Amino acid sequence: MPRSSHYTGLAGVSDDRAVKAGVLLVNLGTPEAPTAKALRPYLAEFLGDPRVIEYPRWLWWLILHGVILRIRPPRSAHAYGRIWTPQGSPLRVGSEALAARLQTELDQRALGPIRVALAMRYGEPSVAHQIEQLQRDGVRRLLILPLYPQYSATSTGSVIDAVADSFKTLRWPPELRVVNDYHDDPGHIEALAQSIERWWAVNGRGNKLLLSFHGIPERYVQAGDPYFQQCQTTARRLRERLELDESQLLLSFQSRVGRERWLHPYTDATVRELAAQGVKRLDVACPGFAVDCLETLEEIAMQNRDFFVEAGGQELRYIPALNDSDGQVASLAALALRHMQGWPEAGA
Ligand SMILES: C=CC1=C(C)c2cc3[nH]c(cc4nc(cc5[nH]c(cc1n2)c(C)c5CCC(=O)O)C(CCC(=O)O)=C4C)c(C)c3C=C
Ligand SMILES: [Fe+2]
Ligand SMILES: [Fe+2]
Repeated sequence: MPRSSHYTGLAGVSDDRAVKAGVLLVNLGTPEAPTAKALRPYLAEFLGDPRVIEYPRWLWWLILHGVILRIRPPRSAHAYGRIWTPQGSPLRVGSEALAARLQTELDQRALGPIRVALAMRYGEPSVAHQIEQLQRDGVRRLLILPLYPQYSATSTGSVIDAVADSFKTLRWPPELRVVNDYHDDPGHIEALAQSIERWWAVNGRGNKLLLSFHGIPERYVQAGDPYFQQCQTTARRLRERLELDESQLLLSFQSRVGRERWLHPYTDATVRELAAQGVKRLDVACPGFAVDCLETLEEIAMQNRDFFVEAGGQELRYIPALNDSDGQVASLAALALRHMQGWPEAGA
């Protein structure tokens, strides 16, 4: 009989004192560089995900590889080039900063060791790689926290797929919990409201506040995706908290791709209409994005600003995402600890 000390297990965890909880933040992912060459594999993985594009597989494969991956990479690369920083893609830089600050916050607030890591759904570091790494570090209880406040099958659902796939490869997967969404979490709504109020205290108020969420095809919502309803609830809660009415706080959907009908009203049409109605200063916030990225910094703060001004508006002012602000760090730490309740690291 071999001695029990020979059995250290695949995860390398030989001893209960090493057991830890882990929080895996997951964001969408971003290309490695603002170039067509780097965009191609990123878009191939993203747009090849059946959660994102619900078309017959073979037909979509032909369209994706025959048309889209020839046309889109240079266009997207140009857009990324407008927002790229010396440190890299804003989505990566912002997500890493948030993960680092969340680690510090949980070190202070938790009862036991909690390891925070960041994965990207598309590109690196992958969900599977980070889960393996956390296991090697002794994590036996794992909370997945997708950085999407509203659930959609195309975003959160796809993260859950990646976690499930990675678990299939593990002999002894950790205990698992998943945050499905936090669209109406009071701490999150308060963090959003305070960040908007602080921004107004410095810059003054515009004539209206537009909340622009990433769109998805309408067909997905008709098939049962709760995303539209959750965006509406986030907007309603913010409207109540900021004491605005429906003419002062509006909701729209951005980032449409392809020809099919996506969620309405569209952001680009909305900013043009508002300008045509005589709105001069329009404030736009994007509460569906935890961290600033291409869709906020380029599509809203540049493209839609130009649409608004071309249609007769004076100023479109983008209010930044929560990023690694104190409000976001505190609300996500509280959310994580609540979801880990009953685990020794988090407390009762
Ligand atoms: C074509 C289908 C797409 C669906 C459905 C979709 C849903 C969706 N996306 C996000 C968050 C982000 N999307 C981002 C970029 C982006 N999105 C799509 C397409 C769909 N998204 C594409 C092709 C791209 C890449 C850029 C481009 O070529 O236009 C980003 C930013 C990434 C970055 O690097 O900065 C985010 C974040 C959500 C939350 C969502 C469903 C609710
Ligand atoms: Fe997207
Ligand atoms: Fe976009």
